[in-house]
Parts: sequence; C-alpha cells; structure tokens
Amino acid sequence: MPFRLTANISFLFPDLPFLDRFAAAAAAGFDAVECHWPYEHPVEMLRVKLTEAGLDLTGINTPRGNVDAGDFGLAAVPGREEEFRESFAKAVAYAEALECPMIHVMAGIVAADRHEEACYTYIENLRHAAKIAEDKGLTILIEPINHRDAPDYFLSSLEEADAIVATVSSPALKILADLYHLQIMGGDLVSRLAEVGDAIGHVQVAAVPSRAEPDDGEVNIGFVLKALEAAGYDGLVGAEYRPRAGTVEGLGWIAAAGLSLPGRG
Ligand SMILES: O=C(O)C(=O)[C@H](O)CO
Ligand SMILES: [Mg+2]
Repeated sequence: MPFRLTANISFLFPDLPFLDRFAAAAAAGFDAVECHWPYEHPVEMLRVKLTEAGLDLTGINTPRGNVDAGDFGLAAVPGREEEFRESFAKAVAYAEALECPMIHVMAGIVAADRHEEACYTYIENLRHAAKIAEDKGLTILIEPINHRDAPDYFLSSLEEADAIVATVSSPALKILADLYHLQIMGGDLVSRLAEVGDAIGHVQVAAVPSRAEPDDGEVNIGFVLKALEAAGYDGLVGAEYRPRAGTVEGLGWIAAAGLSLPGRG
C-alpha cells in the first residue's frame, strides 16, 4: 500500500522523555512523526530534534485551552472565540517554524443542549482558520472523537464532520479519520469512509477497544486501509496507539497490515 506512516510520538515510546522520542522513532524506521501538543518546548529545540533525527513533522494539534478546567480545544466553544484565535495563531507559528503541513483544530467540550449554538461558533472559527491556512499553504483537520473517551466532545460524528467541511467549503479544511474513534462511534467503516471520500485529509489507527497496536481487536486495519486506497486516499497513516509493551517490539502490525517503514527493509 502507498501510505506513508507517521509515528505519533505523544503515544509511542511512552517510556522515554518527549524530546528523546524523535531519535527513537527514526531508529525504529519512521521518517515522519506527529504529536499532540508540543508547546511546552521551544520551536528551536524541536527543530534541532527533527533535523538530528532526519524526520518530518507532519501534524500537531491546536492548544487545548485551560487544561485544569477541562478544556479539550476551543473551536466550538461559544464565547471563547478570541482565545481560539490566539491558540490557532500559536499552532500556525509552530507549524510554520517546523514546516509541519497539518494542524488538527480541536473542537472542545460542549454540553449536548448547546450543540446547535456551538455549531455556529465552530463554523465561524473554522472559516477564520481555513482562510489563514489557505494563505499559508497549510491543511487544517477536524477529527470526530468518541464519546466514551471524551464525553461531550463537540465533534463525534463522521457525517457531521463531512457536513461541516462542506459548509465551510475551503480546500484547506479536511477530516482526520481516526479509525479507533470512528469504530466506537458507529463502525461500518468501509462504507462510511467511502461516503465522505476526498474530504479525508489524514488517517490514524489503533486497535478497538484497547487502543493498543492495530493488529489487535475488532477491526481488520489492513482491510480498511486497502479500501481507503481503492477509494483514492493516498495520504499519511498516523500510528496513534498506546503500545501494549515495548513500542519497537510491537511494530509487527505494520507488515501484517500490508504497510512498510522506509527505514526497515
Ligand atoms: O485523541 C485523538 O485521537 C487525537 O488524535 C487527538 O489529536 C488528541 O487526543
Ligand atoms: Mg486521533
């Protein structure tokens, strides 16, 4: 399969300090990494780590907001528009400095009875972000996240993500299809992914329900990826799972799914 893998170093190599995970990913055979929130580290330090390891950084998330207060993104949170814009600007600054092409714009936690109001906020904030992304040649992603792990996360449905992408209607806005979340929120992956087609800008994988290596659990990841390939997806596949034991020892799922790493024969 043509997919390039990117190691999610917020989850992989959990036994190492974050800054040591770049070299570990390269030694394991990856040539690309993604991560969630790199903001506690100066961009200069991150750039050194990427360069030393010979890696591309493919994706980061927008800052969550006030983590102690339970924020998990701000894009769909009514009344927090100014903070959203500041947090998005910070993500763009990191992405530009690190030549990172994709930013996952996190929607945030919104009570179900405010969903409709939040939808307007989300669309307006995404329009603002998409315009900046278009100008700078970046892609912004929205990711449906399951309600078992993140109750009340605003965006949990693939179909709603597709409708929002259509409404905002920017070439810079795409869906992050994390197969782990999508399986928990309704399954039927092959048919539903085909329906949203070229709105998909990034894919992530993990086993369901364990969120461990993707060769475990109820989804045949290789089969779903083959269907995505047949449907025309040719982007990245993010290895975003929590290893059962050692990260390197668990990489056998890659060959089993019909994928390969550039640095591993
Ligand atoms: O939870 C996920 O699947 C993600 O990809 C988010 O970026 C952060 O948690
Ligand atoms: Mg994900």
